[in-house]
Amino acid sequence: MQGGLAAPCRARAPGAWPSSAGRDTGLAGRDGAKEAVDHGPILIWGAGAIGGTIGAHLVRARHAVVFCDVVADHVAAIGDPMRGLAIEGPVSRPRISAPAVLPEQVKGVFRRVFLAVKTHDTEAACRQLLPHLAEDGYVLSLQNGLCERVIAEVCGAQRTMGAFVNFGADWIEPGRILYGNRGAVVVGELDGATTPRVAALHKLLAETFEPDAVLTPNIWGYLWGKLAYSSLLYAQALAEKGIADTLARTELLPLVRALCGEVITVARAEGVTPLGFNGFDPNAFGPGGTEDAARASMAAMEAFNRPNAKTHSGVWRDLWVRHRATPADAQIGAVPPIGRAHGLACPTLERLIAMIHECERGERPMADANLTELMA
Ligand SMILES: NC(=O)C1=CN([C@@H]2O[C@H](COP(=O)(O)OP(=O)(O)OC[C@H]3O[C@@H](n4cnc5c(N)ncnc54)[C@H](OP(=O)(O)O)[C@@H]3O)[C@@H](O)[C@H]2O)C=CC1
Ligand SMILES: CC(C)(CO)C(=O)C(=O)O
Repeated sequence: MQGGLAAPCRARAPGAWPSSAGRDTGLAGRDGAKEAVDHGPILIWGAGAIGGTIGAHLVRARHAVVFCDVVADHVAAIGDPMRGLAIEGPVSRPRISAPAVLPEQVKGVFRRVFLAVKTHDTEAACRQLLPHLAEDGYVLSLQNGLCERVIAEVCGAQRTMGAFVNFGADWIEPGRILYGNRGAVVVGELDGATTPRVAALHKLLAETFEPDAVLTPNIWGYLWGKLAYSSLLYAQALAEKGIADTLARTELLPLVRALCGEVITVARAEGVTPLGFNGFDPNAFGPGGTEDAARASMAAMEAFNRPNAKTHSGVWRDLWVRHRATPADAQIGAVPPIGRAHGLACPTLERLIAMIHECERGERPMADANLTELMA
């Protein structure tokens, strides 16, 4: 039942926050004992679709969580036991309440900060959270794009933890989030090491949120794979049809090959081996990829997306539902400059980004024909 707001699950030991939050100094850091990595509340920075969904599952499993977001009414809802945060949809539906604050209200230091702001908000959020990050703590990037690079610049590489997420969620209104479908959840240290803290994090996510969560020695491979897949999500954002229906347009195969191929080629030039997930096969695209393999991957991506309650990409929602700027420049826009440094051009990706900006400025309407034009 959607009701029952009177009794949402409450975060463990709320009274301990903020006075004792994360104040377990003297414990070992990245390579330290397991006890060290598990202790203290988790600070979720950005409590929207992704941060809110994962945070609610952590609270449901009785972990101590503090939510931080800039949307005042969302913060008020989460922190109010009579309102709470409701996760909706076909996967699981925790209703929780937990301490929730605006960025300027955060107190204390935390050893685990889960960052889930949009890609283009990463640097600003990191500067805000930095005073609250323990010397031996880390920031986990639950984001699309190469945000780990930005976090490492601001917080230091030792205090940055990589993640790749491909489950689908939409922020609906203050206190309500749709968890539309399960998808890949992967964590890994930036240098591929299997440290106690990443092992503990993996166990935590597998036990509380996604049983099939993966611990990888190649987080960059997943992040670059998602960048290639994201180029298709940006293409979908130009169109009326949703993700599955757009991937079903087999006449778009040359466009899909061009977009994914450009990203995968740049990834390989960077020395990264892109990895696959949820129907996306990086080996089908870029150097050596065949038309048959690309067609098979397109069909597999369509099959993965077909039953999902989240039907359109987050970028599509930014453009046509929330009427706000997309993270295009910070996300897929990061690829062409890296390509140029290797002497590689990304013409299709650059045309796609330009079309997204036309939509942002109101100069281009949503239309399936936009993709035919992009392919020409
Ligand atoms: N939604 C999805 O299905 C998926 C999303 N991702 C990625 O996950 C990341 C998070 O996306 P998503 O959860 O969808 O985004 P949402 O917009 O739903 O949530 C982000 C939240 O962070 C808030 N915020 C912005 N700036 C700050 C700040 N400085 N401090 C605290 N909070 C802030 C936002 O407020 P405001 O809205 O006012 O900006 C918003 O409430 C993105 O990188 C996205 O690409 C990855 C896979 C799937
Ligand atoms: C569609 C999804 C969930 C990937 O499957 C996504 O990453 C997005 O909306 O940005």
